[in-house]
Amino acid sequence: MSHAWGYGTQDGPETWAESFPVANGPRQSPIDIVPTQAQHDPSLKHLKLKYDPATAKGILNNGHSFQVDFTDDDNSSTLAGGPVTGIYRLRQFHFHWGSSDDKGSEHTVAGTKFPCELHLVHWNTKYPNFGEAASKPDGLAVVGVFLKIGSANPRLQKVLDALDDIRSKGRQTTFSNFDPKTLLPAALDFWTYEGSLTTPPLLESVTWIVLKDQVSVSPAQMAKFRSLLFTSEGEAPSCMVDNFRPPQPLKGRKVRASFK
Ligand SMILES: OSc1ccc(O)cc1O
Ligand SMILES: [Zn+2]
Repeated sequence: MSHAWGYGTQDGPETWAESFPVANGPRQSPIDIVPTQAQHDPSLKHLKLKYDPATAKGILNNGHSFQVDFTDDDNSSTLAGGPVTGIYRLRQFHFHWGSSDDKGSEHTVAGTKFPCELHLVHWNTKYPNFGEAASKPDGLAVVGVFLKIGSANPRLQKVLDALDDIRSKGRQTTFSNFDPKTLLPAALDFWTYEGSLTTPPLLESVTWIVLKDQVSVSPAQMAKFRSLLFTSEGEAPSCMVDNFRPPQPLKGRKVRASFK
């Protein structure tokens, strides 16, 4: 049975509950993060990220975003510490962005939207693989990074230069020798809460780790994101923009801060 979903008026976030009833569940993402309501938790450990550039494998337009995939058959690229117990392996990273600079992020901060948000997806190695982990309440850990308009970010350029080869849905190409740590801000202060995938199947298996500090992206670089298509070759082209889910109800969840 096809569960075709997207970000348009006929198949967008307001329709997802029809095929994915968990869309109305108790721990959905994203959320609006209200810093004054987040509690500093001194027991939170520092985030430990170890990424081997050699694990970068390919870059794919999946029709909803683009993702850079990593080989995850050993512990070469991992996340540990922070709010999680154990070791989580890097699987992929992807982005969400807007049609204009006033929107695009999924998480918001006291109502503020950013033009783009990066998600680095990791799975808990207590489970045998990503698919198994994605169905468990402690299965995934996703690091979220906000991008704000400013000077051109040279660290983004290798990723953006690859987009010319994956303009349409289903296009993929090799993408090697890349360290995603170069996409992160210097400080790894974070907010954390228990949530979900922000795309169908919206599984409630994500420990979210949203960094407080942003990284820059220029207007010209944002235009590169917006040059992608939701559609396959041969279909009427539809620009890949506004591929973000809006904030969801907190439903009593606490957001913790790693910083004062
Ligand atoms: O957007 S959050 C997210 C997290 C994990 C994943 O496999 C897919 C996702 O879209
Ligand atoms: Zn995402």
